[in-house]
Parts: sequence; C-alpha cells; structure tokens
Amino acid sequence: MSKAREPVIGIIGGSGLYQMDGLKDVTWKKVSSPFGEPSDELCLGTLDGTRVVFLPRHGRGHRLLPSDINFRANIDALKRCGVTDLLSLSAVGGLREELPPGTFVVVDQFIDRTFAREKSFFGTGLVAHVSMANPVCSRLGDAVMSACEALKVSAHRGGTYLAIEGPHFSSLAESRLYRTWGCDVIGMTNMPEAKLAREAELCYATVAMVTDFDCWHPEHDAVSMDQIVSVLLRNVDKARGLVKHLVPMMGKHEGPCRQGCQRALDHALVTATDARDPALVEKLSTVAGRVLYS
Ligand SMILES: CSC[C@H]1O[C@H](OP(=O)(O)O)[C@H](O)[C@@H]1O
Ligand SMILES: Nc1ncnc2[nH]cnc12
Repeated sequence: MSKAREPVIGIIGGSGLYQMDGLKDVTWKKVSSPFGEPSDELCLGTLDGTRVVFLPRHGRGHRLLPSDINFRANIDALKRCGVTDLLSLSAVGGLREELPPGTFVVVDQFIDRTFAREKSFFGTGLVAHVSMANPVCSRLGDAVMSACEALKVSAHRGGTYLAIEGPHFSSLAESRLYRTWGCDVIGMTNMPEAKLAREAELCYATVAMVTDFDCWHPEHDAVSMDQIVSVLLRNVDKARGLVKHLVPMMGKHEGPCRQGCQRALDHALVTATDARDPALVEKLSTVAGRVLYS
C-alpha cells in the first residue's frame, strides 16, 4: 500500500515572476544537483501551513534564455526539496481568437518542437520510457480551475501548448501552421519541463497566461516585448493571488493522485538490473529512488 505523503507545492515562476510574496519562514537555499546548476537558489517557505518551494525559471533578474535553462537540474532540485506537486506559471502567446491576452489557460496537452535541450534524466546504462499521453495532473488542474473560479479570473480548461526552441518569436508562416495543428497557446519553456516532471513522478500542471496573439492575428501587431510586458505584469499580479488561494487547497490533498503521476516509473525501466550503470543509478537517486532501491 502506498504511504500517504504530505503535499509540498513547487511553483516555477516564469517571465515576470521572480519571487513569491506572502510566504512565511522564507529561506533562499542553494541546492546542488548531479544534473548541474538549477536556474537559481530555491525559495522555501510556507503558506497557511503548507510547504512551498519556489523557483524562478529564468533566475532572478531573468538571466537565462529558454534554451539555457537547466530543466533537469530544476526538477531534480525541486524534488530534493520534497516537492510532490508542481505548478508552472508561464507567459504564452494565444493562437485562438477566444484566448485573448489576459486569459489563463490550464492546458492539458503539449507539442514539443524544442530541439536543443536535454529531455530525459535517463540514458545509456539506465533506459526508461514513461507515458506522456496525459501529461497534466487532472487533480492539480481541477484545483487551479477552482481557484480561478473563486477569484473570478478568466480561465479556460484544456488546450494544447506548443513549445518552440526560441528565443525568437515565430514567423507568420509558423504561427499559421501551428494553428492548423490545433495548438492553442505557444511558449518556449514547458518542454522538456513537463516530461522531466513526469519522469520524476511529480504531479504537474501549468497555468499558461496569455500575453499576446503571437503574429497570426490580422487585427493585432506582431508580438513585441514592450507589448508583452504590460500584459505580463497584470497577469503576474493575478497569478500571485491564484497561488495564495491554491496552495492551501492543494495542502488538503490526501494521498497520491488517482491518475498515478506519482507512480509514473512503475513499469518504465527497461535496462536489466545487472546491466545498469552504477554511476547513473546514483545520479538518479532522487528522481527515481522509489523504483531503483525498492
Ligand atoms: C517574456 S516573453 C517570452 C518568454 O516568456 C515565456 O517564458 P515562461 O514560460 O518562463 O514565462 C516564454 O516561453 C518565453 O521564454
Ligand atoms: N507569442 C509567443 N511565442 C512564444 N513565447 C511566448 N511567450 C509569450 N508570448 C509568446
């Protein structure tokens, strides 16, 4: 029988969100990871008695390009701090008329078009394949939607997030193409983050906060940073309110989610026990310790 564990809520703050206010007993802590340097120190605190670990995805001061974020170190470090449920807050472009700037989208699917990033914790000497059929934790997504409803934040449930490598915004031809693929929002960071969260058996959901219409919309100018920033600041204010409401709700979650995010590695490891690379096994002690040492 799986042991119930106290939820610890991880928050990855995206563009515009470099610290969390309202936390108690706050300490910024440098966390080492065998996968390298996380984006910044991690901010540990509590909100209404629930433990929270916050990490600014691009680092404080927004130092890191999307391609330079060490997603593996970030997820490993969050898990080392005990995180069980991970909420990503992200700025995105809207690819649909009905998702204007200011809308929050609790996406349920991703298309990964990034190509210059480490995407797995596993590798030669320990091979694993996890399912990404349903990459978002529905229990966490439900909680986000309830918090948005309570705060009267305009939120849309479900949608496909297209992850591009960046740092450039898309060309008009690309933006039109992504719309024909059925994508709803576009960003540069949620992949491979969501894949790695799944490998690390964390519940993961993202609040995709629309800042612009990318460049496809005939009645809007092509996306530019000055236009994004003004919407971003308003979105970020709403996101802070959302977190304050959401964390105590998530703190009451009992036991693992029904979807099984916290057992994602149950049938994923392929490499025979005697063929495993001991150094890689050691490196994976936090991410996959549950299945490696049981
Ligand atoms: C500031 S607009 C472009 C930038 O914002 C998004 O990042 P994040 O998901 O961390 O909010 C987008 O993916 C780009 O990295
Ligand atoms: N239009 C866009 N494309 C990619 N990432 C974004 N982040 C915010 N807006 C974006």
